[in-house]
Amino acid sequence: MDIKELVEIDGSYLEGGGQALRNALSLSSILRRPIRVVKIRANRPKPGLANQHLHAVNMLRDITNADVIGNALLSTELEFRPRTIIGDMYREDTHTAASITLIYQTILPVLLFAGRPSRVDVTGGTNVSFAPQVEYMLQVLQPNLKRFGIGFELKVLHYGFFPRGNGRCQLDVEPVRQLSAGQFLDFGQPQTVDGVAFCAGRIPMSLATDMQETATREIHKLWPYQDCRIQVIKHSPDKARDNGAGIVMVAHTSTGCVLGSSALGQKKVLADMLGSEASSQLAGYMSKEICVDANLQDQLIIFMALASGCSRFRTGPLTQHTRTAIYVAEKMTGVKFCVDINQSGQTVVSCEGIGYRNEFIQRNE
Ligand SMILES: Nc1ncnc2c1ncn2[C@@H]1O[C@H](COP(=O)(O)OP(=O)(O)OP(=O)(O)O)[C@@H](O)[C@H]1O
Repeated sequence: MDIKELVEIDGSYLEGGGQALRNALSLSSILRRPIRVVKIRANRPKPGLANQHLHAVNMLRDITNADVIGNALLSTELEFRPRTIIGDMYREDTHTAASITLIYQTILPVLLFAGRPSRVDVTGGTNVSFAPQVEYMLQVLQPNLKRFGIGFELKVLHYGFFPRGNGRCQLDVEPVRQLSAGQFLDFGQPQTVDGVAFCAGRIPMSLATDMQETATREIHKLWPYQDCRIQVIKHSPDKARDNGAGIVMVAHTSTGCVLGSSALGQKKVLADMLGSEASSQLAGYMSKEICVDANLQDQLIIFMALASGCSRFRTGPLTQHTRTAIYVAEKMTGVKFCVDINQSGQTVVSCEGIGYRNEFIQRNE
């Protein structure tokens, strides 16, 4: 594969959302391969770059000293030619409720391959729809990425919700020499369920309590002796200015699997519906004994493609997001993903990664 050749990514393929763009940008930056992404977010009601994507593009432009064409709101085509990776302190204010965790999803893989540690401070939304809630990133993504040898610290300085945003987080990234292959095959036995049911602003504490009680009751219906400790939190005004509510649940197993589920408060949606939505997702994962939840699937693909050795995970049905992430990873790196579905409906995804080495760390030695 000619590493300097421009790769064209079709943003309308499969999921047709921001996932293809984010993964293409991250891999382009890491491998220093120029890309052109066309038909960006073609399957979304408002196609093209939204705020979240534009901020991620511009942050990566600065991190990689890239030449960029098409970095404007609603742009449906983008050309990105990165030059390097600069580990440093970065600060971005989206002035909206753009998902902070999705901006991190684009930037974290890149800064792992910088020559020194970085801090990325972003203002936007911490708990918004169609994106990982910040608690999911902390309690589910972080422990799972440890299996690839990835270390990051995430601090929530302020929580922020749709429509105003005003959330603020700090991500500290430690570079790696090379990623290890991650194994997520052995479910073991369910051990504990924990998590958080929160509310903020004018939303009463009783809503968080109701979410927690419903979620706990439903887990206990299926596993009466299951240790289930969901914290109920009302964020203080110095931690969250606006109204917001949600629940994130996390299951831990005896073999170290960490699976998450969540629901976000919305107008006219009752607390027990939110508690029930999160607990039924989690109960589904636990009863099928899978190791990777439906949302984590697509978030692991990029690391599997870059790691040294064969990574494998056991999950439920593959999501369109995951298929999209596989399409991008295969096109950008040349790896091949294998997808096997067994009789009980579990899917095993495996991939021999390219064993990408951090050239900045090797060079400094
Ligand atoms: N509840 C959730 N918990 C954890 N991760 C989530 C959750 N909902 C979505 N995600 C993750 O967020 C990402 C969303 O990708 P998607 O392509 O849909 O985003 P987007 O393009 O930025 O938004 P849009 O849907 O507006 O195009 C995926 O990685 C998905 O797994």
